[in-house]
Order: sequence, then C-alpha cells, then structure tokens
Amino acid sequence: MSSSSSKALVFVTGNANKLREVKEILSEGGHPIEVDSQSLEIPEIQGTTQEVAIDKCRRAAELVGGPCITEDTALCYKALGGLPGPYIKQFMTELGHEGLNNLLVGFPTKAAEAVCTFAYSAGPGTEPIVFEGRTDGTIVPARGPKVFGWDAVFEPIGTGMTYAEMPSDEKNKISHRAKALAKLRAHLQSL
Ligand SMILES: O=P(O)(O)OP(=O)(O)OP(=O)(O)OC[C@H]1O[C@@H](n2cnc3c(O)ncnc32)[C@H](O)[C@@H]1O
Ligand SMILES: [Mg+2]
Repeated sequence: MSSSSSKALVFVTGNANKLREVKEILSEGGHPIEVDSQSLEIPEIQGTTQEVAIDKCRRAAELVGGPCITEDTALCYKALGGLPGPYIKQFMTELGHEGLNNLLVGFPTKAAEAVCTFAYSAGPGTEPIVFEGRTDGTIVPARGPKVFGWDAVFEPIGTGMTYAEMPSDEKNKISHRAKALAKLRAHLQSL
C-alpha cells in the first residue's frame, strides 16, 4: 500500500485482491493509468448498488482530501430478484461457497450477474460519477483456488471455467471489473 501527498488518483479499498486486479487491468493497453491506494474500510449504506457506491465514494473523498475512486461488487441471483446484490460480502462471510450454492436449492435457474460499480470523485464536495460493468454467469459448486471472494462458484457464460480456474489475464478480459474499468478509463482520459 502507498498513500499520496500529491493529488494522484487514490483507489480506496480494504480488499487486496481487488487492488491487485485493478492495477493489472489499468497497467494494460497503450495508456497505463497509475493509481495510489489507501486501505480504508468505509461504512457502506443499504440501497441499490449505485446508491451504495456513490455514498462510499463521497465518504472516501472526504477522508482522502482529493480525487479518488472506490469500487463495489455485487452478485445478483436471478432467482432471488437480484439478491444478495451489494450485500454479497456478508453472505459470503456467513455462508461460504457451499452456502452460496445452497441458497438456490429448489430454484430452476442458477443464473447470476456479477456487477462492478466504480465511483469517481474529483475531490471532497464533488458528486461522484459511477461506471458499471456486468458479466453474466452461473452459480456452480466451487472449483479452483478459493483465493478471492466467490470466484470459485461463479462460472461466466460460455467459458466452462469458474473465475477461480482462469488465469488472471483471462478473467481480466471478461470480468465485471474490467468492463467497468474500461468506462472509467475512457472518462479519465477525456478529462
Ligand atoms: O473495501 P472494499 O473495496 O469495499 O472491499 P470489500 O471486500 O468490502 O468489497 P465489497 O464491499 O465490494 O464486497 C464485495 C464482496 O465480493 C467479493 N468480491 C469482489 N470482487 C470479486 C471478484 O472479482 N471475484 C470474487 N469475489 C469478489 C469481495 O471479496 C467481497 O466479499
Ligand atoms: Mg466493502
């Protein structure tokens, strides 16, 4: 982790795996974007993914005192009307990989959408802007290393592999996070 005294863009997150993927994705392509990071746990409100993301980014900008980005990941089960959605972290912690499957016992569809919402604030008092990326998949019994969140139980449509079974560069080509970051990158480059 590093922190910044200048006005470099700061990614505020308490999740080391997110930070690693964001750095990997932003370093690719012809125009790498550099971010500093601050490991802060920001309180998260209840609401839609966008409401949660905007509120978190507002709080982060106040703490950082400059431009920052935050990221929220939701896992939305079709059979459950989009839940657990932005509350997936607590579901993951309490139920584990098996529990994330068991939630769907009795439901005909195991379809789920991984949703990544980046929020960017130019600084304290500036309304955050959000950038969203979505990847469709299926909830399956865990396969692959259980290193990052629910990666082992999410199989993106048409890949035959869970996120956890993919080499990181493969995940980064199709992931919810990569799609959201492509939009954020375009915005930052237009400033
Ligand atoms: O500090 P922040 O950035 O909020 O980090 P967090 O870990 O609290 O993250 P979220 O609030 O967005 O909660 C999302 C949950 O989903 C998990 N997660 C996020 N991205 C994921 C990915 O690409 N693959 C698997 N699990 C992921 C993550 O570990 C959390 O349990
Ligand atoms: Mg969080």
